[in-house]
Amino acid sequence: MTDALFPAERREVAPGAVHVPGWLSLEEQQGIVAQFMHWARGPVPIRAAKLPGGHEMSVRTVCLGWHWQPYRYTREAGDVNGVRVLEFPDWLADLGRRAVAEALQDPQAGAGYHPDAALVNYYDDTAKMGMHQDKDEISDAPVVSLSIGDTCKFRFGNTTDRGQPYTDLDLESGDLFVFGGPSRFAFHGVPKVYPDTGSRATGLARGRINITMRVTGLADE
Ligand SMILES: O=C(O)CCC(=O)C(=O)O
Ligand SMILES: [Fe+2]
Repeated sequence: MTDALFPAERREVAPGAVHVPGWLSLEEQQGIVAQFMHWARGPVPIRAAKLPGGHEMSVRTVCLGWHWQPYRYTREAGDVNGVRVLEFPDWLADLGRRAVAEALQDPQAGAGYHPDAALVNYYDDTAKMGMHQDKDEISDAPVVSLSIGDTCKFRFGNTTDRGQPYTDLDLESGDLFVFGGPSRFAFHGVPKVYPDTGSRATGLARGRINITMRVTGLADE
């Protein structure tokens, strides 16, 4: 990273919420796609989480570090096969630290960032995610979001409700989005994926991968 390239590309969408287009190199995207293929197979296979009302989400999710189901974290995937989820990889935590340091332009915040859970989401052509807050974490540390594959429309809103004011932006393959500070508990969602907009060079033939890293603040089980 050089200073000449990177600050010009940052866009603060709301206080503490920063979009950095094209942050991941193609090689990094390829590496994540290859890992995704392993993660998706298990030991806890990728699945559509069931909402309390019984509906399944259209997005499919596999977790690292802690297993998430609406609306809690456990080490074991009681709603899938009861098996413990994969460890949170060190390389992903390193990437998370770099993401926080660069997006927030705060090396100390980066160094102090220790994500212990990742939700790895896969969107097919019709998948979407309604407006929600990431609030099953006890910690208020930032969320780091990485996108690979098809472009989506991402809606980043306010901390009060699902409505206006919000900002719509496109998240493309390689984009980083970090939200922390006053925006940590802002509502956000993915109203739409644009099919066939991603480059096959990432190794992902279709669809969209999104990884959100979080600090749960939970004690070990
Ligand atoms: O797919 C995205 O860009 C957002 C995902 C998200 O908000 C979540 O997993 O909680
Ligand atoms: Fe979220």
